[in-house]
Amino acid sequence: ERSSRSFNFGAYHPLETIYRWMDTLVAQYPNLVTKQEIGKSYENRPMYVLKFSTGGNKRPAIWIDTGIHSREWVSQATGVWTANKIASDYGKDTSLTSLLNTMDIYMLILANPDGYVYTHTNNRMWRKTRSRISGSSCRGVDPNRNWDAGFGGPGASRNPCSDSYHGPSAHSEIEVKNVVNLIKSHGNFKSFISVHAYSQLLMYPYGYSCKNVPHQAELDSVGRAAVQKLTSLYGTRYKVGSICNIIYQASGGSIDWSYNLGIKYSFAFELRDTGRYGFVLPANQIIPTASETWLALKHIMEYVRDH
Ligand SMILES: O=C(CO)C[C@@H](Cc1ccccc1)C(=O)O
Ligand SMILES: [Zn+2]
Repeated sequence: ERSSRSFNFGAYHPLETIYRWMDTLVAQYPNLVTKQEIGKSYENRPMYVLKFSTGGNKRPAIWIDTGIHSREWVSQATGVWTANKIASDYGKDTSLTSLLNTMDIYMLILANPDGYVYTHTNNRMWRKTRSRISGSSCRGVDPNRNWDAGFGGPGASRNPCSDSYHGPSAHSEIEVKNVVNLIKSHGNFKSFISVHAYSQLLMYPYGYSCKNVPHQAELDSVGRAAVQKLTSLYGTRYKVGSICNIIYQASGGSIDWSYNLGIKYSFAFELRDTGRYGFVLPANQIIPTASETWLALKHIMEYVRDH
């Protein structure tokens, strides 16, 4: 079968192609990568998590999701590149190898599969899930306003037609519920990283309030050091801060929920660019974006490993 060596990481791919590629990655690295279905989406598509593990049982783990907002295509593409990087660098990169000898990494590359398909077939700018909402002709809930963290507060809309509609209740979206269930049943996640695009930001909680989290100083210094590594590759400039302070108040966000659950090292990335192309980033920027982001991701994971 086509190995991941011939896969074009510098292109945007439809859902079926990414899912097929996942199977080739598992086949190529059977002692490191497994694919787990954590549940179905609203339109009954499987949601697959790639687990990177060298053994043990419920080792301390790191969570990375990409594509929760379907139109942010460089996020899913970065997820694909990063999954391949982790698998191919294990045993070669001493720091990553030591990390994977003691911790597990879980990656959900298509966190919003229905929305992703919809951006390919109907509306490139679709952001939300594709759930039907009783009493409205509008579709979809913002999956990054649906988490049980300041749910329904300022920084989310109660209008089903809004792109930041929080949904009828916290965790109403099956795509969110599936992740909540996995994280809670596992119980040993040390880091929760959600990848968005665009604006070139590395953010930590809270979004639902502009008050500092207890670990604000530590998260800020880890974030700044991570961004320094990112910038060292191509000079790409990022800002660091809490969601509320650096962009806007946003309630019901995933990393606010993970932080309040006790997962201290909760971060959200906003990848390239700063608005020239926005959500429609040219494919020739996928590999440079993923490569620089990897340096920041690796820094965060090494810090988590050592603390
Ligand atoms: O999608 C965005 C564009 O990527 C910005 C993100 C900012 C954000 C990220 C994490 C948690 C809360 C908000 C959003 O509004 O949900
Ligand atoms: Zn987003």
